[in-house]
Amino acid sequence: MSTAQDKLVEALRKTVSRTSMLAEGSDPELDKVLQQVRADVSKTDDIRVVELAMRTIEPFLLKLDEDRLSKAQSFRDGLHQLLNTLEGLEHYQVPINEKRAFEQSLRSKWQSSTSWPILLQQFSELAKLTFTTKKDERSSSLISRLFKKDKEEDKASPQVEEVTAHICHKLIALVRDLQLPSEYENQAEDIISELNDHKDLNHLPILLDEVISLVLVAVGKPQEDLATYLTHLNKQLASINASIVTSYKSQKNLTAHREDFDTSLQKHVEDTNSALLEASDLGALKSLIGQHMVELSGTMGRYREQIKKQEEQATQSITNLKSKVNRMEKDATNMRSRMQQKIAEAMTDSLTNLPNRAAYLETILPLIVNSKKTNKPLCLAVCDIDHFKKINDTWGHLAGDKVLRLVPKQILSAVGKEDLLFRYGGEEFVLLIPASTVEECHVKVEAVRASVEKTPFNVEGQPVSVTISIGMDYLNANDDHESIFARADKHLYEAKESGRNKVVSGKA
Ligand SMILES: Nc1nc2c(ncn2[C@@H]2O[C@H](COP(=O)(O)OP(=O)(O)OP(=O)(O)O)[C@@H](O)[C@H]2O)c(=O)[nH]1
Repeated sequence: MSTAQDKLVEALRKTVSRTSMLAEGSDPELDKVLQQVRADVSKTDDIRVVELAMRTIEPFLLKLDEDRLSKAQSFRDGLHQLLNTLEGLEHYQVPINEKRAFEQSLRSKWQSSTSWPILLQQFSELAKLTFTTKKDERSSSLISRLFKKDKEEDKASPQVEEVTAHICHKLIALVRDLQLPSEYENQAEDIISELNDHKDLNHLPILLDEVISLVLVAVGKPQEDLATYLTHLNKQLASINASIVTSYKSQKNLTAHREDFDTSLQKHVEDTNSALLEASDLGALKSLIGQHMVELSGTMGRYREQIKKQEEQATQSITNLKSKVNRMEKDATNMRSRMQQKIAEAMTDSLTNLPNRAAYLETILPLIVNSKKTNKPLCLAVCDIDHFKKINDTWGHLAGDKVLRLVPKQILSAVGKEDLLFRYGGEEFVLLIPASTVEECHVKVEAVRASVEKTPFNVEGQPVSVTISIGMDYLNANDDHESIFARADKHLYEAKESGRNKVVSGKA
């Protein structure tokens, strides 16, 4: 095989391997085929095997696309049903402008899984507004309806309970439908059991936030990017394929020219031979041979020209191919770093910029392994803002958000660089203090509590007292991440029960 062809096959082989790696993990049947395809193409330098591999992958990629579409359709239908349920509420009014905006977004964004979290967020906002908008209060101001609920609304009416249950039921179906990496399965189960416990309407926005972060993990931007990347890659593949076809054609031409040349050379030799036999004198012989030599050198010259032209074309086609492959490699690198960035985004809480609950799970598991291996203490502290609901109710949600951003800043100012803080959910933060002595941990956590207490928070120029309660405990030999968290959480409850703004610790 020529070098040009070797390179073409090598380029194709790489492309098929990479495409197959990117598509892996979507469907077990596809995974099997992809593994086989990779094994086949890695061994071969035969263009037909590579082409066959490309043809094998294609229908699976198309099916992947179809699956995505049908998932998006059921997601859209689910949101429509939820909206209908909201509208069916007897005492509550779905605000018309926000509803239209939501429907408009749903119409334009349902197909793109990247937008699902945004759509869920929008639905969550609409639900919040609906539950604070009684039908007979339609004339009161939007702001007062948004944040100031009266006592009566706080008590869930039977119908609200029914709707909450319906919404939770839908969300459970959505979570069950997500294709999550195995490390998120426990988190999904937690959310499902919280959704099953759906009694409190006020918890719905928090649960929705949790569902949204799971949706981000499962169908978020990395996959969307991946799809775009694969489409792009397919186009590049098609163009490489075209180059290969051209190169094959010139190869064939070259062979045809060589055959022509051979025949014509043969003919010249035969003609010269018979001229030699037929020639009657030296002068005639000389002129005959001279004539044949002129024809022969003309044929050779033309053949040399053709070879040169073909070589130039082959060099050009290799240069083009090289730049295509380089571009593909660059795309793959960009894609990798974009995916890493998206994963980082999915691990970050957008309000506080802290690592979120998903990141917490990723972090605590290796810390536990390390602490057990090195026999060094690991302290887990659950910090919860006291009477946070009152802050929201008195000053509004935006003020509540401001407090949620400030409190972790204070916590972080009282601990070291090696200590890790996560927003676990709502107004709850988890602090992980690795490899300190037990005494140091106590001092640090007490300093965290005191630091929040002494910080002068203010909203609209008014001082607001903000304190936190903390439950902490240490990893023991039999612990896993759930058992240590459960003990710390129990101590948090004790801290709340004994008057708040306290630290309650387990024994090391
Ligand atoms: N502003 C705002 N509020 C939130 C957010 N997440 C959760 N919340 C609210 O946090 C409040 C938590 O209230 P509760 O769990 O009753 O606890 P609490 O009022 O802090 O009382 P204690 O924990 O018993 O001291 C609820 O009203 C939630 O709506 C958020 O991102 N922003």
